[in-house]
Amino acid sequence: MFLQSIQWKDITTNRNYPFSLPIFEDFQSIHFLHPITIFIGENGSGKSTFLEGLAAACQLPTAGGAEVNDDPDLRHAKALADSFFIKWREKTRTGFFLRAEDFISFTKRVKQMRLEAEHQLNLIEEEYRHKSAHAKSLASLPHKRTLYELNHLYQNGLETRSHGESFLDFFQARIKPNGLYLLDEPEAPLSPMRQLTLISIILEAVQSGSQFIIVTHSPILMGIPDADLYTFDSHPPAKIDFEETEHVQITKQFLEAPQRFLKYL
Ligand SMILES: Nc1ncnc2c1ncn2[C@@H]1O[C@H](COP(=O)(O)OP(=O)(O)OP(=O)(O)O)[C@@H](O)[C@H]1O
Repeated sequence: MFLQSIQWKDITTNRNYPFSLPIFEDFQSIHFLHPITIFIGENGSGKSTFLEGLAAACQLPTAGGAEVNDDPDLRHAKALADSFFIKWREKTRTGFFLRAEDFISFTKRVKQMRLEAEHQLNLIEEEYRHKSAHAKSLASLPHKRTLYELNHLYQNGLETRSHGESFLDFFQARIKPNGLYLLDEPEAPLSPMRQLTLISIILEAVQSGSQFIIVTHSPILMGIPDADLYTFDSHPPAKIDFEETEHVQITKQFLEAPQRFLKYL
């Protein structure tokens, strides 16, 4: 485990977003006691904003490799990070911060890298037709290496798989031992069965020393054994038991008798 706690420094008089969110009214601290912490709550309660601030405070890269602090869309995260005091058990920059939209741009980037490397190899084939094999091999090397690395990490290419399949491939390839992972709604493209697969990837990584902070609406992910759940419907966010969450209660009641609910919609 890496993160020990996050504390509020109360250094700003700014009352605009993100400081205007009700979760920050009396926020003091969150202590991370288990390797998996899960943030839940109603839409708009501030989970993503909080996670983005935490990613910026931890100086984690996004899944695509860019720095959270360099992303103009995440300027509010930087402001929030300045109000967070992070206490580390052991500092790390292994890991990443992942939002669903980052993943889509990431797969596009991987596809572009592959196409670009193939294009360059074709050009070299033409250009070096009358030159020595050694010169051609030297010119080809960086592009062949790019293709090798992409194939090694993602086999046939994330772009040739379905959204959910490529998302799981990505986790399998990129979640490493001893990393810190901040995941925002990773369930989005995954079927219930694939969410269980994601849980097994997460648990395996935890066994190897990794830590996860996850924002989710999925009752399946909320049920990860020994995870600490915090609800952002309380101000400040407070611990909640799995069985007490609205997500679990509503899902359970709905599945028991869908007609009863639909009558009132
Ligand atoms: N850049 C922004 N500027 C101003 N307000 C914002 C900005 N981003 C989000 N908000 C507002 O802050 C509130 C919290 O948004 P946030 O995305 O953190 O909620 P959330 O709990 O993650 O929601 P969801 O479960 O729907 O993803 C929302 O009311 C949203 O409209």
